Amino acid sequence: MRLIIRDNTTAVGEYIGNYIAKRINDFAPTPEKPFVLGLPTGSSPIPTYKHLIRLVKEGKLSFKNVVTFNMDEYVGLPDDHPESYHTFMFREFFSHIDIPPSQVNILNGNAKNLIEECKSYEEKIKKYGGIELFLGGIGEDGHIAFNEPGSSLASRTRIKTLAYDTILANARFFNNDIAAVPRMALTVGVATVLDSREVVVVVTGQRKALALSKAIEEGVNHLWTLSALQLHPWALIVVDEDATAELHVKTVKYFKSIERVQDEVEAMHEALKKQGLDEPVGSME
Ligand SMILES: N[C@@H]1[C@@H](O)[C@H](O)[C@@H](COP(=O)(O)O)O[C@@H]1O
Repeated sequence: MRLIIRDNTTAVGEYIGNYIAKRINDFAPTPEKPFVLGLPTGSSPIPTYKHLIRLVKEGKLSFKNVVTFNMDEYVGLPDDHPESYHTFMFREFFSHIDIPPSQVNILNGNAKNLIEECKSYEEKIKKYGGIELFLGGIGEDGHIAFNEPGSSLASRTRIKTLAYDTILANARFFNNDIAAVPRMALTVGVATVLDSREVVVVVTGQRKALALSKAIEEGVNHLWTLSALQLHPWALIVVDEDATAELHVKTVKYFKSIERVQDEVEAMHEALKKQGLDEPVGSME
C-alpha cells in the first residue's frame, strides 16, 4: 500500500486526477477494450472530479472509451432527487465530460427486485473483465462505499442498512433532517472493490483521521472496512495533512520517504520504456 500526503484537498484532487488521467491514457482504451473505472460520491472526490473535468476541457483526457461503475446508491430515493447519487454524479462530473451516458453504470435503488439488481451489477462488471481502477472514499467510521462496520470482507454488491453514524453524517445533505436520510443503500461489496486491479482512495479532513489510522496502522478488521485494502496488491490512499492527525509521526515520515523513492523508480521505468526495455519494476507494496 502507498500513502500519498498533500497539503490540502485541492492538491489531493490534482494528484488523483493526474494519476487517473495517466492510467487511462497509458491504457489507450478503445470501444472494444474500454477502461473500466469505479467511482464514488461524497464531498471528498469533488476536487478530483473538478481536475478531471479540467483535463478533459484542455483536451488532455477523454472518457469516450471509459465505462464507469459507481460504488453505491440509496434505496428508495427517486433518481432525480437532488441527493440521489445519480443526480450527484451527473451534476458534479458526467455532465461536464465526454462520456456517453450509456457507459455510465449506477445501481438502481428503485429496482423492483433489489437482490436481482445487485446480482446483475456484479455480472455486468465481470462481463467487462473487471474494474481496472476503483476510486473510493470513506465514511468517518472507515466504511468504503456503504460497507458499514461489521461488513463481511468477502462481501459482494448487496443491500445494506446504514449505520446510525452514517445517517447522522449524511443528514447535512438532507437539511439536517435525520428522518429524511434513507435507511438503506445498495453498495458494491468489499470483495468487489478488492477484485479491481487497482484501488485509489481519497481521505481528507480531520474527521476521517481516526478511520485512516485504524485502517493503515492496525490490522485488517471488519469494523474499519477500509483496512481490507491491506490485502490488495495495488492500493493507493491519497490524503491531506488534516487526515494524518491521528497517525504516528514515524508512519507519516515513512510514507513521505517512500514517495520520493517511488518517484525515482517511476522515472527509471519511464526511461526504460522509452528505450523499448519495458521491464516491470516491483515498486508498490
Ligand atoms: N457512501 C458514501 C461513501 O462512498 C463516501 O465515501 C462517504 C464519504 O462522504 P464525504 O466524502 O462527503 O465525507 O459518503 C457516503 O457514505
